[in-house]
Amino acid sequence: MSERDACVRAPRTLYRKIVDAHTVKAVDEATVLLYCDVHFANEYTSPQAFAGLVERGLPVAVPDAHLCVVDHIIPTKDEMPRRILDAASLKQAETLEANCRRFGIDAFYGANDPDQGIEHVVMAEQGLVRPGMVVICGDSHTTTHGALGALGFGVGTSEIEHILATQTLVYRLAKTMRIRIGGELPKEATAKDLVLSLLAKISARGALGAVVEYEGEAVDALSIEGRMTLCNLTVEAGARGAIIAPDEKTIDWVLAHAPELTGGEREAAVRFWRTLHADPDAHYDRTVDFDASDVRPSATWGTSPDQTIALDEPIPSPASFADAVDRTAAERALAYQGLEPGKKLADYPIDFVFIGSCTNARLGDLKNAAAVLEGRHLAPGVRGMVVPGSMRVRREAEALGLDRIFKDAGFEWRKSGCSLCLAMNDDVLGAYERCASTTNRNFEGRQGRGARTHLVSPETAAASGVLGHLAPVSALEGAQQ
Ligand SMILES: CC(C)[C@H](C(=O)O)[C@@H](O)C(=O)O
Ligand code: SF4
Repeated sequence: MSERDACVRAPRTLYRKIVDAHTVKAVDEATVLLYCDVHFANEYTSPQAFAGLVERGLPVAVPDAHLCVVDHIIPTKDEMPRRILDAASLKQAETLEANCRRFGIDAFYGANDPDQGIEHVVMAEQGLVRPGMVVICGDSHTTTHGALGALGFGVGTSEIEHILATQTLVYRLAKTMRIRIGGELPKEATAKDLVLSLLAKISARGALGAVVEYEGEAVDALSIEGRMTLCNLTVEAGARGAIIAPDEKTIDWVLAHAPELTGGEREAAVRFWRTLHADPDAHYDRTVDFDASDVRPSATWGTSPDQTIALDEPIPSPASFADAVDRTAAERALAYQGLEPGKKLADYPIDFVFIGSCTNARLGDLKNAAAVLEGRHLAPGVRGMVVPGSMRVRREAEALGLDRIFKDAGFEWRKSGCSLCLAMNDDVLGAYERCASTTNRNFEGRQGRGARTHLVSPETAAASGVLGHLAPVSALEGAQQ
């Protein structure tokens, strides 16, 4: 058997199959020239890449393979038309639009486009992400698209330039990691609780440099939106990708979002998608087993997404961390967050509830939060904001009357964008303000200088808003309204 045959027959991970199918040319043992099916860009990380093309006098190789959307800096105020008042932000939005025009990219969604939204939400809802694809964006949360069986990952500006010019990327192969999530997620726990608990177990470096393949009955049981939450947050463990092999749920979801796929093309696509799984004996550099049946409603206490506890646990003491680096990080995080070890997170009043971001602002997330809030109101002194993941999500939510529920509960109902997920627009929290947030990063200053973020599920965010402190939905039972 030739070396090549041996190679072809060796069992492969799903990651490797996707990479092999997109390899234009091997550069060396660990590097390939990778074909990228779709690339999408935001106003924040793309300008220099386009400027590079201008400087070299190069065109965009495949203009139809790109989608550009203004999301990071866009104001979310519920007004028509939406105006970007900040001069620097306006320039970023205008530059993206001008670049699209100049390079023949038709798919541009600006401030008042009905299809505007957070890039990751927009890409998936338009049916542009399909199983087995390589999906690229200058944004770390591109791992989200692994939920649809695609290899998605974030790249830097010079790589964006390379993709624009050639539709390929010089790609260093990642390590492989399998995370098997067995058991059944308890009814009161969500995909967000699952991934936060997983991060607590494996740490913010737990998947460093690896593409994670998720499998197991608890993953199978998740909705597609839940899988997106899982893959979205996997990057917070340092992963270079997170893939879930497509099943019938995935196929149904993709087909429902890609009505233009019909006839023979549709049949061939589905046939191909069904082949997308790892071979039984595929080798992974690392395998981790995690039991979903232990997961409880959780929240982060610190300033890294892995600094998570279940809401019924006490805030940990730095001394409880064996590792010196973890200990120091815990001390600093507790000081920043204004928390005392041994107390409960529920002992601290919250000031704000943010329901939004590419982690948890899809229709299902908004439905789940609204179900908790129906007939209830934010506690006195607590402010809240709902920023749908896209304008399409916003319209769908309105058609279901969710906007009414949120407004009746005292929330502001906003237009879509990244908003308080990273506070690059005018949605910013003040110092020491404590926020229950459905986002994915709780770094110091992420929601405003000195602001304190607790990452939670949409359900917990809603319940916490009603009670005025971090609490699971179960705490609402019997609580005074
Ligand atoms: C602005 C962008 C580079 C960044 C990312 O890559 O993720 C942002 O979206 C974030 O969530 O921090
Ligand atoms: S919503 Fe947050 S995490 Fe997602 S792309 Fe925007 S800033 Fe990044």
